[in-house]
Amino acid sequence: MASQPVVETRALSKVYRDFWGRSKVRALKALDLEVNQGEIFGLLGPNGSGKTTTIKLVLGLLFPTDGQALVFGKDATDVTKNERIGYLPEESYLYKFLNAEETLDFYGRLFDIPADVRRERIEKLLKMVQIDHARKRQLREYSKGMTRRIGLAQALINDPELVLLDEPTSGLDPLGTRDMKDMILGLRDQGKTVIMCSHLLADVQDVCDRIAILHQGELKELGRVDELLTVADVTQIKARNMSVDCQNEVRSVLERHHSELLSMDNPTTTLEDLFLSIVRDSEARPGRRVVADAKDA
Ligand SMILES: Nc1ncnc2c1ncn2[C@@H]1O[C@H](COP(=O)(O)OP(=O)(O)OP(=O)(O)O)[C@@H](O)[C@H]1O
Repeated sequence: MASQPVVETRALSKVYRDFWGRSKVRALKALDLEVNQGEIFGLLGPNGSGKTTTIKLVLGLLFPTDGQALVFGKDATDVTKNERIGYLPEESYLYKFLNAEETLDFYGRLFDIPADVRRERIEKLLKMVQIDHARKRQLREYSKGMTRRIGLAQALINDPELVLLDEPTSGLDPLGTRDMKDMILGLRDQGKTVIMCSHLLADVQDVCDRIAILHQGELKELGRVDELLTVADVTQIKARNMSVDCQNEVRSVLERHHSELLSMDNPTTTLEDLFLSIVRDSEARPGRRVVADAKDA
């Protein structure tokens, strides 16, 4: 028997009303979704497409106008589910005058976590998000990247089974983005279920197993990232040390079989990989500089 989805929405709809109760915006229209245990699920869509509304409905922070959101098989408005959920909002709401350690301790207390478990978890999380060195600094001194890291640690203080991340990589530099993506993949390795929304499509592609694309509150696409992105009628071959003779032979074989050759060239790396390798190399060999070649100027 298939296990129960961690999150299920059934014809979930939300209409925001104005002060006088008049219907204002139909933010979500009959959304049907299932998110399964241990997957990283991405919610995509342009500004105003209903991603945050969906997350807030799943968290039980909003009431649906119609339909239902179920979390662990219970109605999303049932507060008993909260201790099994972690949430990283788009904007930080943490107290600026607490340091990292105090912040995590404060949220640990809200969940009634015993002192010894709290201490152990705080140590583990500060190491995991790599702000161990800044644990005594007040959050008002934190950079955007550090704020995102402590936000993630706070979302994990109750060791949740379901983690909701709103724009987890927004404002991060490429190194911070790579770390955040690795941490999200690490959560899946621990068996947690992750739902994230983001505008940064490359980040979504790198970490999500399945995605839903929303537009104007409607579900437009749903499926596995690898399947959605596979171009079924194109075959790609990569080979090392292909001589010109070999390339010509490949061309003639393709011609004989009436296949259309679309490209035969050398692949380029991504700017992310190039950037990361330069920064890592610079950390390993500090002080080394590139002298710009006249022809590159
Ligand atoms: N409290 C509110 N009152 C009225 N309308 C709202 C409210 N919150 C959101 N909306 C509207 O509902 C629609 C969906 O908003 P939502 O924040 O869910 O979109 P989003 O996909 O998360 O957008 P973004 O990418 O900009 O964060 C938008 O038209 C927005 O203006």
